[in-house]
Amino acid sequence: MTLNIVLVEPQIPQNTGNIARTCSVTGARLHIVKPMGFSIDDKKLKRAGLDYWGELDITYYESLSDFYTKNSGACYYFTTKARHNYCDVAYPDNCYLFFGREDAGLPEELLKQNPDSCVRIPMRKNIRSLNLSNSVAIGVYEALRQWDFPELEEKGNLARLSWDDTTES
Ligand SMILES: C[S@@+](CC[C@H](N)C(=O)[O-])C[C@H]1O[C@@H](n2cnc3c(N)ncnc32)[C@H](O)[C@@H]1O
Repeated sequence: MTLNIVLVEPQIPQNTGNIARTCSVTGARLHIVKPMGFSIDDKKLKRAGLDYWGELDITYYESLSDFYTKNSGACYYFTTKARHNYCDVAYPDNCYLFFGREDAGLPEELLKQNPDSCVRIPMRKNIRSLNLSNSVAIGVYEALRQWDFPELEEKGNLARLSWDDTTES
């Protein structure tokens, strides 16, 4: 099973670093649509992603049309302006989860063209939005949960870890 994350014009390097780490940990592919608000060798980007960059399957695109020319598959657009709950979608293999830039979200035109594929993560009323990297983590783990976490640690197999193995950072 393949999961794809598409970041459209990300602006904050720490968010992209966190997302790179989530993709690396889960095996999701990362697609980044330029322009970005930082350079690829930004120290803050690398620091947030720590040493996970080597494990990452990442592709850059010059524009959204460049992305659509090179990829095909079911696309879901994560936005606060959606009717559907992100958990009500049955995510198919090789689908693409799109996320927008931190200040402006996904392009309105894209959302208007794909109203049935727009999904939202529930929030309290009158709150603007979740953080981009948190939204990605929520979306990634919902798709993986539906697929029963393919190629990740098996459920019920966590007991194999001893406390000595579980040092986290
Ligand atoms: C900081 S938010 C952008 C906020 C922007 N003002 C907006 O209203 O779209 C960055 C991205 O995180 C995702 N996001 C944040 N909160 C979300 C929610 N409740 N449901 C779905 N996606 C969300 C979307 O992809 C959004 O484009």
